[in-house]
Amino acid sequence: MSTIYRALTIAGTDPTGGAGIQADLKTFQELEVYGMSVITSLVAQNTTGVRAIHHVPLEFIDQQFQAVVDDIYPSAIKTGMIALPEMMELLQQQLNSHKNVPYVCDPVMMAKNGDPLLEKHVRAKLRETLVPLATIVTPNIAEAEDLIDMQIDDIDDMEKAAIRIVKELGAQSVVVKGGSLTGDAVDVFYSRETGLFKLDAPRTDTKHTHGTGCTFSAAICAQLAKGIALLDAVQKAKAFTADAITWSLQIGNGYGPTNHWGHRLNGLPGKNVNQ
Ligand SMILES: Nc1ncnc2c1ncn2[C@@H]1O[C@H](COP(=O)(O)OP(=O)(O)OP(=O)(O)O)[C@@H](O)[C@H]1O
Ligand SMILES: Cc1ncc(CO)c(N)n1
Repeated sequence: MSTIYRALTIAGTDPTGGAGIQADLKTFQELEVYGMSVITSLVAQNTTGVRAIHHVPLEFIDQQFQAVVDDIYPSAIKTGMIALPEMMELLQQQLNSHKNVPYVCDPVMMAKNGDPLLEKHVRAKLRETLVPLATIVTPNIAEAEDLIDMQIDDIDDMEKAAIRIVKELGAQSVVVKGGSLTGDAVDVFYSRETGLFKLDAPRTDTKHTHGTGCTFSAAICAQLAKGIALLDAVQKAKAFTADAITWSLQIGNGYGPTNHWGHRLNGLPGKNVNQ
């Protein structure tokens, strides 16, 4: 039998299915990687915003993680919304014990409409605990600004931020996502081995971008689970995410979700299938 690649996401939930754990699992599935999940926080949210958050007790997060790794060992791990400092410390310990597994750290701080998923005072802890362990960290502009405390206005700033995140915070590599800037959707990748790389995709004129970041980091995780080299993994994930945004879904009353099966629709006429 061929190898079964296994990816584990450790994150919060989105009951409308567009972001968080649900987006990660859909992405893993589309990329033919067996998906597993450890839930850190239950989030009552939809495409318009976050209504309430219920954190899973620390001990139970630990039990979920142990249950997974004792049985189906992941080929790559991703973290998304990790809201409390004690959760970060627990995961720091766990990830330190599994350093051989590629680790994608998506430093989730807020939902698309700006609602916070991580309190401001906890952000320094994320910088100290999880970011240094990352094979790759995937901040958007606001998250990168927070991580290294600098303002980012353009691609030059993104490049400076990317280099600083690796050199000052200790992550192995970074991709700073330019989704919130204008013009083409340019992201900046940096690792000490490869130097700076720009990832470019045409910007899709849509507001339906709920969960783009989760989808992108989950796609990187899935590619790493398959043993694909880092820069190649990021480039493949960028193409997958661009397709998911090209074919994003006009559902819900706010920022609609990306379309995880978008990569299967290339070459077909029309966009925004559904309603
Ligand atoms: N309108 C768009 N057209 C094409 N690509 C986009 C668009 N918006 C975002 N992207 C791409 O999607 C990926 C995710 O970036 P983004 O900055 O949206 O992440 P994010 O803010 O963390 O998302 P979220 O918080 O909703 O999960 C990046 O590769 C970015 O360039
Ligand atoms: C649980 C969760 N993680 C991440 C995001 C960011 O898209 C979100 N909205 N919800």
